[in-house]
Amino acid sequence: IRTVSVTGSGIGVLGDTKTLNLDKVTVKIRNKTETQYQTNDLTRSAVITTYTANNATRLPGSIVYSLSQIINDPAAVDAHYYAGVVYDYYKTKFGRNGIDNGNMTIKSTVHYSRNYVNAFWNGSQMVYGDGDGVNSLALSGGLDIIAHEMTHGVDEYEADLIYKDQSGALNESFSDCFGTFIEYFAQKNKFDWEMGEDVWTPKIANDALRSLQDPTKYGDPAHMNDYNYTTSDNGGVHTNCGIPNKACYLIATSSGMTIEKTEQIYYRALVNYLTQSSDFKAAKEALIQSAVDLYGVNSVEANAVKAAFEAVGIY
Ligand SMILES: Cc1cc(C(=O)NCC(F)(F)F)no1
Ligand SMILES: [Ca+2]
Ligand SMILES: [Ca+2]
Ligand SMILES: [Zn+2]
Repeated sequence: IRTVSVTGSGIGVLGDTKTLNLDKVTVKIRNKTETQYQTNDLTRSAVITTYTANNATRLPGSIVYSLSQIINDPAAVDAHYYAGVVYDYYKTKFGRNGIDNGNMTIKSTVHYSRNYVNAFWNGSQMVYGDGDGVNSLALSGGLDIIAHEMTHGVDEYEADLIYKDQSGALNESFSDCFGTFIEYFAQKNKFDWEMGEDVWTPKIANDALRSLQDPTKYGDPAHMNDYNYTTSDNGGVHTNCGIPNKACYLIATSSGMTIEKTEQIYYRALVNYLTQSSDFKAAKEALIQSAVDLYGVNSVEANAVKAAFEAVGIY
């Protein structure tokens, strides 16, 4: 078997053409050879490999390949391309070597199950459903969603926030915040403070799965007074994230603040201060301390963090 890195391309979920890093592999099948162009990106310090579950649920499934340099699988095209974008973001902004900071292989599986309107990090890899064509398109078509899932991986090697109640809502919020920061980094013209908008309800315009700017737009709380005490969804982690999400939006849009300063504060808190059991108040303190470390005591940045969390009812 001989492998060499080559450039290919494919059409993504939204019909756009993307250039892809592929691995040209000559395989022997009985007494004949076949050249496969596999979705295996060897151009970065971390290998990025994209698989298909072929609408079953066994993971990771099989590596997506083509007999030409054209990958004819939109969900795989976007999963493969956007994983590289997220790797580049963490490397460029923070010098981080991928998910574990040790350049572990970045694995994504597309076509998970049938009519599956969701995506998840399973503790080892990213997994994407195809959607059902009504509630969503294939979920890997959203850069903010891929960034959300890969950030779950980063969290696992850093704070490793317990996926329940307030620490779980923080886990979700950090994934939504970095999903938004990465969208700004890579697609400034398509930047917004919503999650999943590119693939959400293809028949309905201007909607999304969640909003950081106004969580109540989709029924999520934006203040502690409206915290949702529930046992479902691990204590409402996908709804109560609205409260820290709103704080993130307020920080980034405060006078004297930028997204670039906000993402540095968030990354430092995730790596240096947050722990498994951190709750919303601990996150406020971790983010204030990170802002103090980076910009000084009583700085505009540290005060913006303090004011934002108080505005959502966290004192
Ligand atoms: C309710 C609920 C929301 C989510 C969610 O956020 N999934 C990740 C995403 F990337 F698909 F958005 N899961 O259950
Ligand atoms: Ca978005
Ligand atoms: Ca829509
Ligand atoms: Zn999540």
